[in-house]
Amino acid sequence: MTDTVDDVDLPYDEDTSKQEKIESLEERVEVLESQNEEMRDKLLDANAENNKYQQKLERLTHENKKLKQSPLFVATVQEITDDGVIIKQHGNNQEALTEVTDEMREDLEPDARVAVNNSLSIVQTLDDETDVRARVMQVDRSPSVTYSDIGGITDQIEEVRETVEMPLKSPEMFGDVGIEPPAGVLLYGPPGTGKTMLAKAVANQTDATFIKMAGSELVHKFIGEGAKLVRDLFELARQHQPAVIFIDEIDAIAAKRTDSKTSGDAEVQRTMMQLLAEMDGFEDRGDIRIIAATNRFDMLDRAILRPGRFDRLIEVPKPNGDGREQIFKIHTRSMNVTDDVDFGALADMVEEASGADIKAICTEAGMFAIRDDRTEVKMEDFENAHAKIQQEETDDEVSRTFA
Ligand SMILES: Nc1ncnc2c1ncn2[C@@H]1O[C@H](COP(=O)(O)OP(=O)(O)OP(=O)(O)O)[C@@H](O)[C@H]1O
Repeated sequence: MTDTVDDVDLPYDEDTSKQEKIESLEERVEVLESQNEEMRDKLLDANAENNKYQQKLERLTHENKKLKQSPLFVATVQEITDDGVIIKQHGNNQEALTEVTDEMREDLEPDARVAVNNSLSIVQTLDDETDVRARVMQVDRSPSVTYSDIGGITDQIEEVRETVEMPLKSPEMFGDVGIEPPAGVLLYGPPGTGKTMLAKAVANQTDATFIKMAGSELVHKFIGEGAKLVRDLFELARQHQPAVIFIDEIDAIAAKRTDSKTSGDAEVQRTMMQLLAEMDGFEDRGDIRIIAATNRFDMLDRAILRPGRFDRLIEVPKPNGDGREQIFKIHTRSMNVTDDVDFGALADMVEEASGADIKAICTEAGMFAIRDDRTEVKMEDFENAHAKIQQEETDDEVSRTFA
């Protein structure tokens, strides 16, 4: 393209005669005029098109606003047919056939929840209820933890096997003897001692689905939904039986009643009552066992410990020396450790450590080796890892004190 008149590429040579110059310039002007005409037509067409879209946009914006203003009703998609979508309204259970746009049709599937307006047109699709569930409930169809991965709590493993695994594997034995297996087992003890692992190992051993619910998430994140989520939890377990329900931090739902009458307390109470109701009606619940865990046994409302509820209490303490040694061996199984690593000495070195602390030390020791460009992990790496973790804990405490 040329920027100024002086840059124009002329359609003749300098030595052409005047007459020829005029003729070729006239020719050029003609071509340019016709091109200009063509461009003007295209511009007019584009403007007309633009106007059409503007009008359409205004109409849709207006329609959209109108749809959003009137209250919407909730319905469930029953079927997607060539003639439209069949929906069933919640509340009156009336079915209706409604038309949808092609884009909306792509988003829909049977059982989807949708919002419909007065004329039963689908205005939007709603989040699936199970999305909310998925955030508080973790479902693991086949957990990989086995009893041999858990160190230092042999008696507790034995007790859990008797009370949870046996009723799932051989329920007839309890019937023959004429006793009821415990409905729920409560594991209590400090954090990181293997309570979750125990529940997962039972599920693994019995080919049961492991369903975990965190008590604190339930009451803090889903205010007003606690009782319903507990109902959903048991429903989910029924759908996936055999199942092991693991309720972590049960103290968040089942804390002793306080005198304060805040709405938060009432909500927690409702959640706990629902849990008790589910457990009390447990005989017909099929192949479902419940394990709960807490670090705050002292906080628990005694109502949950009554017979037929969490009537088996199993303390899961921090490991002793032998236990710590065993846990070091478990967590170094797949590590390449040198011969100088003395697990007994390591167990003595970390006197107050929980299983989770030992796991952290092993991982950190591996990191020391990697930083040093080695694949073998030495005794010194474990010592350094322990010192580092201890230092981090001290720093943490200091920063908490001065926070
Ligand atoms: N007894 C143990 N043997 C082997 N590893 C353990 C043991 N206890 C804890 N661990 C390690 O620590 C991690 C955390 O343990 P787990 O979640 O079972 O603890 P928890 O008792 O449920 O803790 P919390 O009360 O904090 O939920 C495990 O994944 C495992 O790596």
